[in-house]
Amino acid sequence: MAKRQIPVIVLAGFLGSGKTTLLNHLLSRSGGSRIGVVVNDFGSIEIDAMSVAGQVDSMVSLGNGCLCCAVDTSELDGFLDRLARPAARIDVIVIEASGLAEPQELIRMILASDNTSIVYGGLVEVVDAAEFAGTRARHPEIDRHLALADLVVLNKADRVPEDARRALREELGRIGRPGTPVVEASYGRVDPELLFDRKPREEDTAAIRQLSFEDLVREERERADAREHGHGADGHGDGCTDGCADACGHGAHLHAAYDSVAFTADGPMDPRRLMDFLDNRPDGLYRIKGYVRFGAAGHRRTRYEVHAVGDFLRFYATPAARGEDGPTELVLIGTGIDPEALRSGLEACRHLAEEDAEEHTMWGVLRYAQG
Ligand SMILES: Nc1nc2c(ncn2[C@@H]2O[C@H](COP(=O)(O)OP(=O)(O)OP(=O)(O)O)[C@@H](O)[C@H]2O)c(=O)[nH]1
Repeated sequence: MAKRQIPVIVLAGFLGSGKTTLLNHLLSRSGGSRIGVVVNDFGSIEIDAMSVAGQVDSMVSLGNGCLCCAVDTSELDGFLDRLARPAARIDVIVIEASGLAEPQELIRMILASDNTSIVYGGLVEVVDAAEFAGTRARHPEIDRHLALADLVVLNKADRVPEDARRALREELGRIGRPGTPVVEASYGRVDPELLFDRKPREEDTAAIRQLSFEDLVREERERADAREHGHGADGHGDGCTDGCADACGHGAHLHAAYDSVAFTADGPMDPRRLMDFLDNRPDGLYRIKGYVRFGAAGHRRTRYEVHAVGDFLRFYATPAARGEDGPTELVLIGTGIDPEALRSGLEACRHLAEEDAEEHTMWGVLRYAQG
């Protein structure tokens, strides 16, 4: 009997679109299936890994930097080998890409793996219904990602009225390959069956298969020809292939223009000063995620998970474990940002031991709190 291969699904989507939320939904609705998870955070503090941990028994985390740029794929191979070993009894592996990853590179890595226990199981692209128009205007390359998707999840449906959602669905249908399903979801609540039973379509695998040696030779020859005929300094013009984006310095990868800033504070933060910081965040600072402790009376035993995506800001209160006095850990991701200014701005928001912080200082935070 042929050995059953474990599908490896790539879960991608722009910063803050709802990948971790969807993954957590899948994990809580997996029934009898065991899901192995690989999380790839862009920032050096692994916020996504923390949000997923506890829900899953087989998770590995590849922090700090986009997996799609890994020159050495042995780390991913090693993780896939670990998750695919029979003793782990994993039925499906989900790789949550960073919000700035190039999915085609990840897919290529999976297809290139010589582990015969796994098989590429498709690309799920999560789209933030409320932010899509702005994101696409800034990053037209998103179309390229959507064109590779096997399933598009139009997430945050709750934030957009029905007629606008219909228009978005039609637009996504035009961008994607004909026949690619577009499903609406709120908080990533999709039917897990949509993902687990999906088999890769033969033609997709062919379209994005690993570059063969012949392909590389042909590309090199085309590049040399272009150079000879003067099509741009490096011969790529605008048609730079994805795989060579970094090598040729074009910076075509989505994350080329993005910086991430990590901030950690042992003590609590001052709610008013932090709200002032958040209310005045610079335009390019698109994404903030992490955990905050506040020094205000009545709130010291609560840990707040914070998310900013574009203009959206939300705090989620989670009671801290008994005796736990966890740190504040934030990752800020943006384009054209000044990391030092952001770091010192956050430093200035620390709650000082000698300060009195009455409960009402939390009101600004509570306006954005849920749960
Ligand atoms: N209103 C609303 N908020 C959502 C929905 N899905 C996710 N969110 C919120 O959006 C924020 C970002 O969600 P995440 O799941 O962390 O997004 P992500 O794509 O993993 O983020 P990155 O890893 O930074 O790219 C969180 O505050 C979520 O609670 C949704 O359907 N509706």
